[in-house]
Amino acid sequence: MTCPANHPKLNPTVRVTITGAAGNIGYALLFRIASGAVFGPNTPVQLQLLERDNEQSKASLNGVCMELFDSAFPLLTRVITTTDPLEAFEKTQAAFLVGSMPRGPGMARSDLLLANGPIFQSQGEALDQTADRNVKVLVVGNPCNTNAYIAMHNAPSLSPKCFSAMMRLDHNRAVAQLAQKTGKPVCSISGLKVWGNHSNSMYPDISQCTIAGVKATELVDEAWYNDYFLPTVSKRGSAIIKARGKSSAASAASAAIDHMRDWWNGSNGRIVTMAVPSDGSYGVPEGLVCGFPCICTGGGEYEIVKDLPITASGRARLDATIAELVKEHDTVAQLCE
Ligand SMILES: NC(=O)C1=CN([C@@H]2O[C@H](COP(=O)(O)OP(=O)(O)OC[C@H]3O[C@@H](n4cnc5c(N)ncnc54)[C@H](O)[C@@H]3O)[C@@H](O)[C@H]2O)C=CC1
Ligand SMILES: O=C([O-])CC(=O)C(=O)O
Repeated sequence: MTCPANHPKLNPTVRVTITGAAGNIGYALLFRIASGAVFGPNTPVQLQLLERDNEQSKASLNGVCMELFDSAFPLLTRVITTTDPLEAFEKTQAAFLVGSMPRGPGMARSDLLLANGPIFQSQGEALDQTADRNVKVLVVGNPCNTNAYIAMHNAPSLSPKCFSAMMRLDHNRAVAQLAQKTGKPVCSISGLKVWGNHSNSMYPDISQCTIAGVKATELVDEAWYNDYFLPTVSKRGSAIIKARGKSSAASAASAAIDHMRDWWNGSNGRIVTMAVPSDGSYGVPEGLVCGFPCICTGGGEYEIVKDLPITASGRARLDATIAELVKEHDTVAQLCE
């Protein structure tokens, strides 16, 4: 392996913030970022890790840092640990906002708003003050669409396009179900997207999806789509909590890697699902942080794919998930002033 320090074509170091770095998702995320999985094999990274200001969180983060050190990652130039959001977001170019409370059995993600909303208010303010002006913010902490909306509203000096929420896990879950059902490889599936909220109301849409060049709707029947695929994908988070006793972590970290990697580097013309502030497309109220089909065009840019046909049943599902998002966003109005 070439040592990056001697690599003639090394890119500038990227500053990356991870909040909740000592948590379950953090533990699965840090090592992959440090290994080059997001920014590539020629890009060194500086990790800026935020945790809560209590002895247990600080001790746990210290242990994680010992392991990062022991991994001797060639691309890892520096690790900063802090309990101060202003320091964690200092000149950050890519921020993974994970740190927040996860739900337990029987809870909806929106039940977390009271506990988690204020975190994203203060972190939005801190991003506004110290982050790089082109920072890419990925909100993972639930309910992620509305938390991203809160952070965005508390960072008025940053473009709304700096903010996104994670629906790539829903996208990946949908792809995996289709691959298993049809016996085709994951990489043969394209054109899938998940509209709306990262909640049970999400709308995983296969109407323009192809599998090895064949329309997905010709390979799976409507009953399977309605009775198995939709509930399985939309309730997968709860199924994992039931099975593991805690929420998904490795698959969530993997989806966060996919989301940020594509946003940073481009998605090679492929449609990917990102929850981003609406520009009014598809009748989604402007500013609502909603899952859309996006193409990442490289250089940290993305576009919402426009003018795709939506079936009548799809429109009803989209309207329902939009209505839920409007309601959630309305409940946090006081955190967005
Ligand atoms: N969008 C998505 O697809 C998914 C979202 N999630 C969400 O991600 C979040 C994190 O999940 P886990 O890592 O499993 O939880 P966890 O409880 O294992 O870890 C959370 C970490 O965040 C820290 N933390 C809490 N408040 C903080 C603050 N204000 N500043 C900095 N750090 C703080 C905690 O000390 C803890 O170390 C949850 O809200 C969960 O629901 C989880 C899976 C998928
Ligand atoms: O379900 C949860 O609470 C965690 C999550 O967002 C997911 O796994 O999709």
